[in-house]
Amino acid sequence: MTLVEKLKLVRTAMYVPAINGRALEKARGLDVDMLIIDLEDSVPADRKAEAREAAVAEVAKGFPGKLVAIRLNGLDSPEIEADIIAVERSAADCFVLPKVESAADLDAPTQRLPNPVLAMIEGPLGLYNCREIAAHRSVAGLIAGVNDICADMGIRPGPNREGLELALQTMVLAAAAAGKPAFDGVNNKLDDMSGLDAECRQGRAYGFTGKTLIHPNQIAIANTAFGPSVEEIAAAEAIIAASTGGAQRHEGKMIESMHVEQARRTIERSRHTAGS
Ligand SMILES: CC(C)(COP(=O)(O)OP(=O)(O)OC[C@H]1O[C@@H](n2cnc3c(N)ncnc32)[C@H](O)[C@@H]1OP(=O)(O)O)[C@@H](O)C(=O)NCCC(=O)NCCSC(=O)C[C@H](O)C(=O)O
Ligand SMILES: [Mg+2]
Repeated sequence: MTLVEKLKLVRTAMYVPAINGRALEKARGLDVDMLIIDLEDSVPADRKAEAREAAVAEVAKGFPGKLVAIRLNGLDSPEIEADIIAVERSAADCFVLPKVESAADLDAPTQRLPNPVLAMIEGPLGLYNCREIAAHRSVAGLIAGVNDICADMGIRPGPNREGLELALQTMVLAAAAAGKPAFDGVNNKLDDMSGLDAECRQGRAYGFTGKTLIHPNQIAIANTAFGPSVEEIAAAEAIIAASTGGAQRHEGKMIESMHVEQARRTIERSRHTAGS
């Protein structure tokens, strides 16, 4: 299975600050599909060197059954050169690059990284250019950086993320056009579980393939929202069993070949745990 195929099966990708050894250890036992060990926003400026060393060492120890990524600092930050040198031989499955604004930004750093990248779209230029960013040969998928988008563009999203729809859907469209996964942004409200559930379901309905998270309490809700439900699996199995090839009536609805293909993808998603 290619990395892009594996990433398409990832329901949940949780950030863990590289300097939080206790959280990294805890993360090994959590039912999350992917970890993103963070060197950027969660790490204060005076601990960047320590964070780099810890991230590389943790990846070397391994995270069995999970994909693992390291998020580097911004491409225009003073930290990026040291970040790249530190991870050049890292076995991370991929690297997350924040605040990507154009495909050309990616050419030089991706030539030095040992594995593909997930590009974060976090501002207006990235949004305008995200089709080319998603299509870049070293990009395995996109991640929405909703905090930075809101801060950068002055968006004050409503309770259903009104104001962010265009940004979110633009990213999904760009990733889908490139045949790659798109991960929805984080929800900062650590204690609002019903809000998280609604946001996950909205993200999935928009076409995001998975959700980025910041806390273990968010995992179960997001796994459920982004994984096929028992009902969806049963419906998919029924479509596959009923299919005769062309257009036909099935349980009161028309089904054609694309519905059978969609049903097969649902079954595939239900069978796989990413990283295994
Ligand atoms: C947000 C937090 C700072 C909250 O911390 P805290 O209140 O201390 O957490 P708890 O006491 O509730 O933690 C309970 C236990 O869970 C473990 N824990 C907490 N968070 C994580 C985690 N992310 N991964 C693994 N384990 C975690 C604690 O260690 C406790 O364990 P134990 O002691 O054994 O009981 C904190 O959750 C946190 O730091 N989260 C990640 C923050 C982060 O990485 N931020 C950067 C990425 S998001 C971003 O940058 C936005 C994006 O760029 C954008 O623009 O939108
Ligand atoms: Mg950000």
